[in-house]
Amino acid sequence: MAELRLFNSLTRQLERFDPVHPGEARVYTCGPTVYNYPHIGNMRAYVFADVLGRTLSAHGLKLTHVINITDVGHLTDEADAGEDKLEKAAAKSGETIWDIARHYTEAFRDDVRALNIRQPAHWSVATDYIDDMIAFAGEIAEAHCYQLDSGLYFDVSSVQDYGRLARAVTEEGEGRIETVDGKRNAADFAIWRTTPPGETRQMEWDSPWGRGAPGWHLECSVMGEKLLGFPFDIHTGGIDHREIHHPNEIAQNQAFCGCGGLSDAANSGARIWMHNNFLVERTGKMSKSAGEFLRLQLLVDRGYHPLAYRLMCLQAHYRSELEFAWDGLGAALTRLKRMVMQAEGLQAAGPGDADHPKFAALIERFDAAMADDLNTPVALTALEEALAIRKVDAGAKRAVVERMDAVLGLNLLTLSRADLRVRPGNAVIEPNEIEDALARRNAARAEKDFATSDAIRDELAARGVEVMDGDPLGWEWKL
Ligand SMILES: Nc1ncnc2c1ncn2[C@@H]1O[C@H](COP(=O)(O)OP(=O)(O)OP(=O)(O)O)[C@@H](O)[C@H]1O
Ligand SMILES: [Zn+2]
Repeated sequence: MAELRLFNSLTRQLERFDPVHPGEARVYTCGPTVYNYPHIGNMRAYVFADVLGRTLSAHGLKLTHVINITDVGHLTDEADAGEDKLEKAAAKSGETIWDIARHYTEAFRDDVRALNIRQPAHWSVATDYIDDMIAFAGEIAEAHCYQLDSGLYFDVSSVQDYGRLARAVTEEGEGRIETVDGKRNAADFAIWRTTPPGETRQMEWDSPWGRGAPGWHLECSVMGEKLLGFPFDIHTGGIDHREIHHPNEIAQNQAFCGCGGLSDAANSGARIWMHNNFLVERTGKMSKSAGEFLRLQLLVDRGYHPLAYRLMCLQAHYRSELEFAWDGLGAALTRLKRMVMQAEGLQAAGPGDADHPKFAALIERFDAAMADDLNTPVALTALEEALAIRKVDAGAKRAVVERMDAVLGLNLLTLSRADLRVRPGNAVIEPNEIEDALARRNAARAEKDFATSDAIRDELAARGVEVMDGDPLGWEWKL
């Protein structure tokens, strides 16, 4: 298989993937903050991480993937200011933080399943690692931190080259970063936030620096180290994390690893740092608070199968910005239907061998595209061309589609066209009623009773169902 090359945000270059542990790949993905439903932009980050994981598996590597769940410590302002997002949500709703975290973690995992994102080896929940966080902070506190009333702060000037991932000099962040009296450098950040006197938080723990809660950056450093060991292979997140969250993680990792002497990669905790670009709306970055809240469930309610959204993500390279538009999603759904229709005939095919000469060039193109920093748009065209090849052993074709779909994850060999016909939330008719009416209509047509047949069609139309005679995709009806 082609040599796997990935874009490393640390060096801003494509680099050959050389596993730290031969035959293995260890990947950490920053997970969601479970104070609200994820929007589809958030889910783009996990579709990307999933395709990365599937590609590593396809290269024969034993994958250990960790995705965390942030249930404490993520502040409303990325730059170390504001309130804890979960505390705030709890205060607003009157529910406990634990209930909120449970509810939105479930919602996130529903979306993960719907998008055919594989289960990682570990879903690490931040609050399960508090003791480890206190121990990690304890190791680096003396040489790298100082205490203020509001918590234990990390001194970014105590490590070499702070902010190299963001390509930002230490002072550049000023203005975006909370001014706290006594901070030595503008970019210093709290790794432990002590609860102010007179205030109580739902989530707080005793520590050598007072009762309080861990900083968000500390959480990811600790879970990565604990579950994967430093250095591990790849750390992923959305492009926004390249600016503050990941530089701060790297600074802590450097401190923990002892700084100096080690290579840049080993020092950073992970060798390769990868970032997916944003899904944007015409009006700007997608967010949970502004505009229409684009949840995956909203797409489904409007009649789009979740995997059409997955395909929409794959149609763009993960490092390109992707603009969400409903007609673009519609086009992705049509493309998926076409692929599913071509694959339907293969579901019953017997075993075959993907090493068939008719497919060799396409497989090579597919593998080369994926090995070239996960070029899914090109890989998709190879898959479509494979689906379109005619007069070939069905078993071999099935094996080729299976091999490619193991990487892209569109479920082509299990989906049917009927599965893709999602009933919009506002539909006033059940699918079985439609099927009954169509069966009656077919019977009428067989008896050349066109009056009845037309009447049934009109009745269906009145209830919002369009009958699609002679549809090239074999789509008999749509709502
Ligand atoms: N519009 C987007 N497109 C792609 N990835 C995104 C987008 N917004 C956030 N992400 C990524 O989603 C993942 C989960 O983010 P998290 O749950 O912390 O939400 P968030 O960053 O608080 O989102 P928001 O600011 O929209 O509330 C992170 O990797 C983040 O970088
Ligand atoms: Zn993180």
